[in-house]
Amino acid sequence: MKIVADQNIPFVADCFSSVGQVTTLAGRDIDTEAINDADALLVRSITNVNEELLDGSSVKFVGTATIGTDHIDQNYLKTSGIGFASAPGSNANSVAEYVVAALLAVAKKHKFTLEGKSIGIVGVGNVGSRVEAKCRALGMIPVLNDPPLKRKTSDDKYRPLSELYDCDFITLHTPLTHEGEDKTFHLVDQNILANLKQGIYLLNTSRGPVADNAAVKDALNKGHLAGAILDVWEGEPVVDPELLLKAEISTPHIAGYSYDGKVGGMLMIYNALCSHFDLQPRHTAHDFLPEPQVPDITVDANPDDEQKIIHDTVQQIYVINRDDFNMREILLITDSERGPFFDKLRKEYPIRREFQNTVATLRGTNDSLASKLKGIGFQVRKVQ
Ligand SMILES: NC(=O)C1=CN([C@@H]2O[C@H](COP(=O)(O)OP(=O)(O)OC[C@H]3O[C@@H](n4cnc5c(N)ncnc54)[C@H](O)[C@@H]3O)[C@@H](O)[C@H]2O)C=CC1
Ligand SMILES: O=C(O)C(=O)[C@H](O)COP(=O)(O)O
Repeated sequence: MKIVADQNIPFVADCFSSVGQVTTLAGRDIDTEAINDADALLVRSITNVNEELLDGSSVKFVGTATIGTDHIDQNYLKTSGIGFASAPGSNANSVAEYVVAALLAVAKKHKFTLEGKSIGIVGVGNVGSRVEAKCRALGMIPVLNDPPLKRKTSDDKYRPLSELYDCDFITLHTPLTHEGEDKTFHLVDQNILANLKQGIYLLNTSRGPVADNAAVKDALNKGHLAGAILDVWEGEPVVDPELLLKAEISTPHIAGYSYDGKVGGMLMIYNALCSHFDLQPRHTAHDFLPEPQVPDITVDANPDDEQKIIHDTVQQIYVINRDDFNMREILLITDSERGPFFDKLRKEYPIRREFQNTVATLRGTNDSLASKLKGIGFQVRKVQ
């Protein structure tokens, strides 16, 4: 079997060579010629998979090692009898940890406490529900919006979007869709931004166009938004430098880039491909995930400033400000260098493990701290 794969899918050659002959390419170089005689195509979010790419090829299976599927024409695949798999949930925890790291960093910089602050969560699926749980663990008050889930469950916990306007934070976790009653393209537009409480923070880790970037920039310029934490951008890999300059935290679409999440996504499409071609899978995560770089952290549980301890503990695993710092180099380079630089930051992203791989050993009794650290994902051990 011939397999063409995006070279940024970790271990793709190691894993898939057990079932076929693997050719890896940069996602932006995957074209009709490259896949012409392939049996399977494995992509990430930057390769548009549609009739234009696949017409006339021998591809029988497409896998995307991502949660989002807005780059895939699933109708075309279905009508053409081409098998398809994505990686739902694979890096959802990574995105939720990114949100936690961002909230802690912003709260530290602006010297406020997260406990008691409200956070509107738009889209409460795999990512949003994890964000909800972690924010609740930090003592925040989540307000949930998810019209499709509201219709499906009739659960009153899902509130109209307008009820989120008074929250202290709003965080976006919907897919990017362009049609239907729940379409999310420019869901956060000039109109909604004008109705938000003055001084809130907006987080977007979904897809760039879910928020109208020009309107967000305008709201930041007017001071109506206190800040924007942006991982995704309209027009990626090219980013509006003025918006980048104004953003509180800006990162190059890496919220979901925990190593655990990336390897998990790769394995999900590996298992799906094996199932599609009736092959026996031979690999599991154990074959690829290294030992965590920070298996243990000792935390002095006694001091009063719980939020500082949680911030500092998270920083030992993930320093979001480092990603923000690296991204800002875009402001120092020429227009034509910006897109390739954004791609480079993503291609060379360092190994980042999830909190679940680290045991936080708490010295002293502090049940509240223990429950918060556990709630955001750490393993917690208490010693006197
Ligand atoms: N920045 C990054 O690195 C990453 C970004 N993502 C993005 O996050 C998105 C969400 O991921 P998951 O939570 O795993 O997807 P999911 O499919 O589990 O959940 C999405 C939720 O959004 C809801 N929804 C749809 N339209 C809505 C609307 N108009 N208003 C409010 N809610 C709406 C759905 O009902 C669903 O519950 C992905 O589609 C992807 O685009 C995902 C992973 C990494
Ligand atoms: O899973 C998703 O959806 C994402 O947004 C990915 O984390 C993005 O990664 P790439 O596929 O763009 O490398």
